[in-house]
Amino acid sequence: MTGRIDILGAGAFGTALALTYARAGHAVTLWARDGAEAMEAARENARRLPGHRFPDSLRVTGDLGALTADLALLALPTQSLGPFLSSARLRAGTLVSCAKGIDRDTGLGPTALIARHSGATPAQLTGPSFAVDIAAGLPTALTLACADDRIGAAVQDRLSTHHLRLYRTTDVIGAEMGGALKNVVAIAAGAVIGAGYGDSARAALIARGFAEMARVARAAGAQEATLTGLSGLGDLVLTCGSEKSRNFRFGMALARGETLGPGVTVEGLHTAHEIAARGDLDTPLADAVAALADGRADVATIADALLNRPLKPE
Ligand SMILES: NC(=O)C1=CN([C@@H]2O[C@H](COP(=O)(O)OP(=O)(O)OC[C@H]3O[C@@H](n4cnc5c(N)ncnc54)[C@H](OP(=O)(O)O)[C@@H]3O)[C@@H](O)[C@H]2O)C=CC1
Ligand SMILES: O=C(CO)COP(=O)(O)O
Repeated sequence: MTGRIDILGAGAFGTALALTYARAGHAVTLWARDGAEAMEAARENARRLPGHRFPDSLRVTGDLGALTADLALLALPTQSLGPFLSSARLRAGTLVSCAKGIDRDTGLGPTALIARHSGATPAQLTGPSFAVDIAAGLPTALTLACADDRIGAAVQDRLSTHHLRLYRTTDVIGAEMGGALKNVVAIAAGAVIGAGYGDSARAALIARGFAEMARVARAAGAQEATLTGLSGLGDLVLTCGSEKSRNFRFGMALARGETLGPGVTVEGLHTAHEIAARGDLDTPLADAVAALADGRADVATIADALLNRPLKPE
C-alpha cells in the first residue's frame, strides 16, 4: 500500500529512507532545517548523501507546516530530538524515530521523548543499515518496534519494501537500547583497530561488549530475543566491522590522536557518557570510551587496565 510519508531530518539516513519510499511509490516529503530549496533545485542531497537523484515523488521542504501525512519518520540525532519535538508541534498520528541513542538531558530513549512531547503513537525503526547501502537499494532488514502491536503491524506493512524488510516487536526498550549501546562498542572496536591491536582483540571486544550491552539493556527492561536480534547483535556486528560506520571511525581516530571533521554525527559518544555517568552497573567499555574521548586516558592505559582486571567466569 502506498501513501504519504513525511520524513524529518535530511541527513544521510533521512535522505536514504526518503529515496527508498519515493522509489517504492509513496509520496514523500522530506523536511530539512537548512538548504531545502537548494536540494529541491538540485534534486540531490549533495552534502549528506551525494550521488542519488531524487525521484519525482520526493519533495523537500523547510516548512514544517507542509507536513500533513499521518505517518512521519524522525531522522534527527538523539540529542536534538527533545528540543525539536517540544517546539515543532507535529500533527502525524504515528511518529517513528530512527535515532540510535539516549537523551543526555533526561536519560530517555527516543520513543519516550516522543511520548513526552507529542500526542502521537511512538515507534522505533532500528537495526543494521548504512544509509549508503539503503540508498543503493541493497537488501536490508530492520526492526520496527511499537508497544501497540496493531499499529506496529500497520507501520511494518507500510514501511517494508522489496529491498527493505521489516521485522516487528513490541519490545521498544530492547530495540532502542540495542541501537544506542552498539554505538559505544563500535567506538571501542574502532579504537582497538586504530591502536593496531588486531582482529582477534576486536572479536573479544565485540563479545564482551555484547555482554555489557545485555547487562545494561536487561536492567532497563529489554527482552533477550530483541538483544540477539537485528537491533542488537545484528547492528553490533555491522557497526564494529566496517569503516562505513562513523562511530567506528571515531574510535579509530581517537586511538590515533586524530579527529573526524566537524558536523559528523557520533551517537555513541553521548551514550557512553550517559551510561558511564549512571555508574550503577559494571560497564567497563562505556567507562573506557568516555575516558578516552575526554582525554582522561590513552588507549594503551585503558587496554592495560582492562587486561589486568581480576579473572572471572565468562
Ligand atoms: N547514517 C546511517 O547510516 C544511519 C543513521 N541512523 C541514525 O539516524 C540518526 C540521524 O543520523 P544521520 O542522518 O546519519 O545523521 P547526519 O549527520 O547525516 O544528519 C543529521 C541531520 O539532522 C539534522 N539536525 C541536527 N540537529 C538538528 C536540529 N536540532 N533540528 C533539526 N535538524 C537537525 C541535520 O541538519 P543539518 O544538515 O542542517 O546539520 C542533518 O540533516 C542518528 O541517530 C543515527 O544513529 C540510523 C541508521 C543508519
Ligand atoms: O547505525 C548505523 C548502522 O546501522 C550507522 O552507524 P554510524 O552512526 O556509526 O555511522
